[in-house]
Amino acid sequence: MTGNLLLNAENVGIQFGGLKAVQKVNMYLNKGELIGLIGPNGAGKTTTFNMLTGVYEPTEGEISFDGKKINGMQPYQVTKLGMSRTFQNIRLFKDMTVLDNVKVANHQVAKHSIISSILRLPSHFKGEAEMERQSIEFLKIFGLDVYKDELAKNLPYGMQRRLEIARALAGKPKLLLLDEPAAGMNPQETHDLMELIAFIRKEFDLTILLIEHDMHLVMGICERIYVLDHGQLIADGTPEAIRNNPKVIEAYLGEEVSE
Ligand SMILES: Nc1ncnc2c1ncn2[C@@H]1O[C@H](COP(=O)(O)OP(=O)(O)OP(=O)(O)O)[C@@H](O)[C@H]1O
Repeated sequence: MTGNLLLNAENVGIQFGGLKAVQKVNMYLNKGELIGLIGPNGAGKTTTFNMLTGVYEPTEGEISFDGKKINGMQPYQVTKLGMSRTFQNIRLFKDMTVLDNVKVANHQVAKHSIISSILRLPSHFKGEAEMERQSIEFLKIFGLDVYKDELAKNLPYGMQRRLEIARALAGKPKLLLLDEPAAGMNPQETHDLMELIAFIRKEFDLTILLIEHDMHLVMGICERIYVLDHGQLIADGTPEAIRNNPKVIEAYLGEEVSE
């Protein structure tokens, strides 16, 4: 680990009543890395995301992000520090247009002041126009500009997933957490998504942590992979090392890890 460290989780865990959902997780992300988090159903992957993003406060361990301890912070505070996420179950503003979904996120980082907006000063209109321009640029990257005036709920499923990522990115995060971005996508959509994730990582100088069941996607784009099973990390390493790790093969018995 170097001065490049962006996220560090030390011995992190959480207990719900008698259930230790996650225990003693040690995980780090260096700036610019694209890292996978995998594991069988119920292994604790989303719970780990929830702890990293402030949805749950860990009952043990410490998490630091960009040099600051973030345990106990609220999700909006963690977002403000530069962490953004998508959800396993798509959470868009379904009755808003595609463009407005992205503009809302862009507003959170808007430069023009509230005063200028209330008073409708020229800087407000300039700011709004700039925001619209930037939002359309985002939509273009995701191939969503053609849908900009559609209501989010009317988009095809794969496009809704893309919009969720676009919206998360519009907040200009340093770290993007993607919870099963390829869930429900067909192989072609998954392939396109894989290329898109690799592209946005480079284009926006992002660090990405990705939960995914699609092994082809995880093994294809991640530099390192963490494996959770029954709430504990059982392995971490390169895709090659993970693919050949006996503990991982056993945890996934009957499932495909070799792609
Ligand atoms: N709020 C909660 N209260 C009680 N138990 C919880 C809570 N959240 C998660 N759990 C439990 O923690 C464990 C891990 O769940 P989690 O959703 O993190 O798994 P996962 O690896 O993301 O699974 P999947 O791949 O199916 O999404 C499960 O046993 C789950 O029931």
